[in-house]
Amino acid sequence: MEPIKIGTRGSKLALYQAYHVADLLKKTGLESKIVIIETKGDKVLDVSIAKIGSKGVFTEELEEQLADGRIDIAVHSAKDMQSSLPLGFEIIAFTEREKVNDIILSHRKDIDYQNPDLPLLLGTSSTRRVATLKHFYPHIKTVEVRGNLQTRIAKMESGVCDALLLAYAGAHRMNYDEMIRYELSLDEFTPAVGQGSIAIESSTGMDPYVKEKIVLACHHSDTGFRLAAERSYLRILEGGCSIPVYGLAEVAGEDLQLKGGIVSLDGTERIIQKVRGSKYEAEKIGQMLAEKVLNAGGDRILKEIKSIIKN
Ligand SMILES: NCc1[nH]cc(CCC(=O)O)c1CC(=O)O
Repeated sequence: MEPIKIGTRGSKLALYQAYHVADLLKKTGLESKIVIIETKGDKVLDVSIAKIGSKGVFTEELEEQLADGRIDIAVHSAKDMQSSLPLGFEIIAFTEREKVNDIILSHRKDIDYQNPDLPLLLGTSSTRRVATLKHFYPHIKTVEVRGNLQTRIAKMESGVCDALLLAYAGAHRMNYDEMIRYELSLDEFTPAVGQGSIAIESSTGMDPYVKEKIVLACHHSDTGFRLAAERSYLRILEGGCSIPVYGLAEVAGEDLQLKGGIVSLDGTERIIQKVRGSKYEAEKIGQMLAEKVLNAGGDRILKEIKSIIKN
């Protein structure tokens, strides 16, 4: 068999993830080769993702190369994947999920985000994180800090902000554990759908023999059920990364619990609901959660956000 061509973005985090997949393949005796591809999300650094239009900014160019066979699989942070893929593509595997929490990371040791008397300027580029901060910690100010993790840390150290609000997974993979000051609660900072897992995408026309080998080497079953539930929820809420939607599924044995919601951009209204069921009905649980969230006022919040984003 030819080496499997793994397409990835060129950021350090993306490369780490691609090499992780290469390692998983190697463990089952599969050779691979890494192909770096630049995406719109990498090129346009001065505009927020919300403004570029979140649809596929990190995935489009990889899909072009999947389609014409220059790569066999594309490796992405699961969080960056659209909830519905364009026709002709599918996610064939999710790697075992990392800790899902958001964190506060800083070069400084005197950060105390819970004390309203201490001013704090947090760098982030996520509408979910900004709105959640406004809801629970209205004393905290935020500034938009974009770019890859290394760039963001450099900006922080040069004084753009006091600390960064990030995903644990990225900071950990990049070896910044020493700068992690807080691991945030999953009830307050309920993560983005897919946070902490790596998705492997292929063309639907991929050789089924090769596909099965890749799935066996890389797919983590319970992560798959969790992500299926979360992504089914997101599909109905039409999240993208410009809408502050969140969802987190946990699996225990055959049971799956999915909690999730939506928060208004100004943080005044925040909805969180839960649904439980069998992990074998993950998709249905996602749909049930969406219905609950929309009925609990999510519908109105979503409409408001969409009208603001359009303007
Ligand atoms: N939004 C960008 C992005 N996409 C994936 C990760 C981190 C890795 C992960 O969550 O799997 C990050 C950085 C962050 O949110 O701090």
